[in-house]
Parts: sequence; structure tokens; C-alpha cells
Amino acid sequence: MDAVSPIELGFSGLVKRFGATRAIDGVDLEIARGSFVALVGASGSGKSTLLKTVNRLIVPDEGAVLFAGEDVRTLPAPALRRRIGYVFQSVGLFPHMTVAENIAIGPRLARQPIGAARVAELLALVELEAGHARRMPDELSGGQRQRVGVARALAGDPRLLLMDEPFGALDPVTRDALGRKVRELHGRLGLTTLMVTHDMTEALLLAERVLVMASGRIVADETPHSLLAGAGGAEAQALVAVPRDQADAIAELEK
Ligand SMILES: Nc1ncnc2c1ncn2[C@@H]1O[C@H](COP(=O)(O)OP(=O)(O)OP(=O)(O)O)[C@@H](O)[C@H]1O
Repeated sequence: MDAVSPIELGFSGLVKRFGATRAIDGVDLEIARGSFVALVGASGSGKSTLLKTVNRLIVPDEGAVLFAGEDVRTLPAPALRRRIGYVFQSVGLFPHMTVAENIAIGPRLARQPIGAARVAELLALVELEAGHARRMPDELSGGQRQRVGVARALAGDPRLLLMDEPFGALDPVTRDALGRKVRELHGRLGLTTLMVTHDMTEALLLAERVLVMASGRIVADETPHSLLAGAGGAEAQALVAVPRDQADAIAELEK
């Protein structure tokens, strides 16, 4: 099945309501294996909710999510989550555990513990020194913590990486460096990546496909190139206008 299906992730007829709110209001979407997809849109448009239906942190009211051709409802949650790396908005490292323990927590809970050598390898992947393994999270900078968050997401050797505003709390320089790092790891490890971001610039620079969400629906589905050429409709173009206007304003200052 895997060898013939180029679709890693599929959503069909997906609906999720919270009371009167339709957080997801009919999403049909296919994500190709190996692609890097950004999901952008205003606050409250349903991005995080959509992401969470993949590893079943949220169960939809209607429709299905297919992961490598299998309905996620049919997979035991621990097995499903082991195949998915998840980087949270707030990092969410356990403060009372060392960096090494934080990185190893997923495989440990799945009863497939990893050793110090694998932790060192994961730290190297995200360009942290091996000595950081013994530190506590509060002994790291925000950028280092988020690198640990990425290492933790990769610990179970996932094939799918889900990221929810992974770089939101970082300064622009760290954010840029970590974004490039994740993009490189995505290619090197052969991942399929779905990244939620508020930042259209980040989406345009990192992803090969940009989805725009509004009121629980996907309202645009374009390449960065076509978005910059004016495609995708009003909602998408309003988001593209922000970085474009900033770039124009900076170019003006340079004159
Ligand atoms: N557990 C919940 N209970 C009730 N309403 C919820 C819950 N989770 C999300 N919602 C609502 O569903 C809608 C979509 O929320 P969601 O978090 O998916 O948006 P988002 O696009 O990720 O927003 P943000 O960019 O601010 O993180 C919002 O109206 C939100 O208030």
C-alpha cells in the first residue's frame, strides 16, 4: 500500500463542532508524501483543530482522516502517535525532567526506549551539544528548548511531522535558523511535514504548498510562487500583502 500511494495524509468531509462553533467546516484535502505544507490563517480559523485530528487529540464529528491510506480511527492511538512527530506551540517540555529524559519520553511510553547514543544523535540533528542532555529545560534558551522540542518529535523516527506554530515565541534570527534546520531535516529524513503558522513569510519561504484556512475551511491551496503571483483569492492575498508591504517599505527606506 505504502509503495503505491503517494498520499501520506488525507482528510475527507471533515467537520468538528465545539457547541455552535464549526471549528472545521468541511475539509477535503490530500497531502503528498514527502511534501512540506504550511497551514496559515487568522486566529480561530481552525488550524490547530485540524492538526489535532491527525493524531486523534481531537476526534471529528464527521468525515475521516487517512494516514498512509489507513483511517486513523482504526489505528491504536499509541501506534499512531509513534509514527507522528508533534512539535507544540508552547514546546511543552517537562520541567522536572532532563533534556535527555524529555527527548526519550515518547519511545519510553511506547515501551521502545532509546539509549544515550540515540539521544546524542537526536541532539546533533538539531545542532545542540551532547552535554545539553543533562541540563534541565530552564537551563536552556527559548531557541534551544524549541530545538529539544524538535528532537523529541523526531525521537520515534516518525514519517510525518506536525508542527503547531513551532517558532512563534522565538526571536526572528533564531526563528529563521530553526526554520531552515527543520526544512533541511524534512528533506534529509524523508518526512512529510504539515506546519501551522501565523506568519505568511515563514510559510512562503519554507513550504512548497500553502493552505489558507478561514472559518474552518481551506479557502486557498497554492504554491508560494502562485500566491506571490496573485492567486488564491482575497483571504490569501490579504495575508501575502503583509510581508510584501513590509518588503516594499524597507526597500523605500533604502532609497
Ligand atoms: N476545546 C475547545 N473547546 C471549545 N472551542 C474550541 C476548542 N478548541 C478550539 N475551539 C474553537 O474552535 C475554533 C478554531 O480553533 P483553533 O484553535 O483550531 O484555531 P487556530 O486557527 O488554530 O487559532 P490560533 O491561530 O489562534 O491558534 C475557535 O473558534 C476556537 O475558539
